[in-house]
Amino acid sequence: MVQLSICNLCKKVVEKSIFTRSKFIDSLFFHAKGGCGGNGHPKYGGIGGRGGNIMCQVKPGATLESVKNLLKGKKLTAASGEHSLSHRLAGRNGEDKVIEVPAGITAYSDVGTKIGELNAEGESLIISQGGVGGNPQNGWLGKQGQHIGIRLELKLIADVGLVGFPNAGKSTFLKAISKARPKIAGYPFTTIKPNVGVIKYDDLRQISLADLPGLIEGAHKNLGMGHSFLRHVERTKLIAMIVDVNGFQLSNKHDYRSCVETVLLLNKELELYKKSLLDKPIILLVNKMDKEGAQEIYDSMRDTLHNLKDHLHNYPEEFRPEKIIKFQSIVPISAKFNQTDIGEVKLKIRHLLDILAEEEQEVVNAEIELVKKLKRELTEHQGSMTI
Ligand SMILES: Nc1nc2c(ncn2[C@@H]2O[C@H](COP(=O)(O)OP(=O)(O)OP(=O)(O)O)[C@@H](O)[C@H]2O)c(=O)[nH]1
Repeated sequence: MVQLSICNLCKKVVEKSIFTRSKFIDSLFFHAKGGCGGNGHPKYGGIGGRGGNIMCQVKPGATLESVKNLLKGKKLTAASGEHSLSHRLAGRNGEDKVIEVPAGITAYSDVGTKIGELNAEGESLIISQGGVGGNPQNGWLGKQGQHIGIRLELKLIADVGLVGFPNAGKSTFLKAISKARPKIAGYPFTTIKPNVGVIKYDDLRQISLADLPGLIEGAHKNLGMGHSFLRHVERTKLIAMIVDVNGFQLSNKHDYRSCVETVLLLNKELELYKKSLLDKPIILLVNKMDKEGAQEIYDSMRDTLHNLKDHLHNYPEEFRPEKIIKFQSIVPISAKFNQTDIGEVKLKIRHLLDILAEEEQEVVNAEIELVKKLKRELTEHQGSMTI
């Protein structure tokens, strides 16, 4: 009996460690050193070759795990430039070192300066410059390459970001609306890495949706996994917030939060992470509507959810965000049992993203018109100056 319970305990520990150990990496730090420039040849005026640069380039299928495996904790150094030689006065440039990365990477220096972003296939970015070759300006001595600490941060690029407290039904919803097959279980934190699913439409349009896990009340104080996954919301066009109609309780040690309180707390966590996230269109999915009494609960809070601002005074200070979300749409759903609900959300998401695309196009058109107008005015102005 005792042996059995010890076995069970061991199993639980093993299960827990498997479950907490995630291979998914969304940030990576390493040292990079551009190649040294080759020396020049003062006697014949020969110029040394430039040292190789270290670059990142977007490659489909690349991950930060593959970059980590490539580096093996070592400093990355690019090749030196060739010295100028009497039989080859222009020294050859050192070969660039290219690291293949996934789309959605932002590179920062060790002092936190942003070096650049890589968002689409084929884009590349120099993260560490090779040194210039020896020439008359530097006394013919090749310069050292740039030695720099680099932090790569991955922000998933998905159209829709799904946020909610644990157990709200994010994975179930993702599975129902897309072909993604995330882990689903009746306990919090089933999802320990962002899962991305693709919603397919009859006209072949595809919309990607990322399940962003690990958000809990107090994440801004670094509770749970803190805000580590919220950075992925930054690049989504639309946020889908999902809550359990019956509210949320992380464990017996934590306070129970009603559905409206959960919404306010999620609002607050998003705000505390980055206020500008709340400028994005947000839809609210009230899940588990199949449960007994769910409709009554929903009816009793419907007005509050639609007008959160007007009802804020009914809630204690700690629940009140400064900037309150005005949802684009509020949809009661049963992610697990009602495919009709899912169909409705699918159409809503499409509709909202189409409106956004149209608005973006209008802005682009307005910018093009403005540039044309300025060019016209400039030509007219230059014309009047010559007369
Ligand atoms: N009755 C009912 N149960 C649901 C519904 N959606 C999800 N569940 C259940 O709620 C539990 C949690 O669902 P998940 O989809 O794993 O929740 P999650 O938000 O992804 O959880 P984390 O991974 O912890 O973030 C599971 O037992 C699901 O079967 C629903 O619409 N109705």
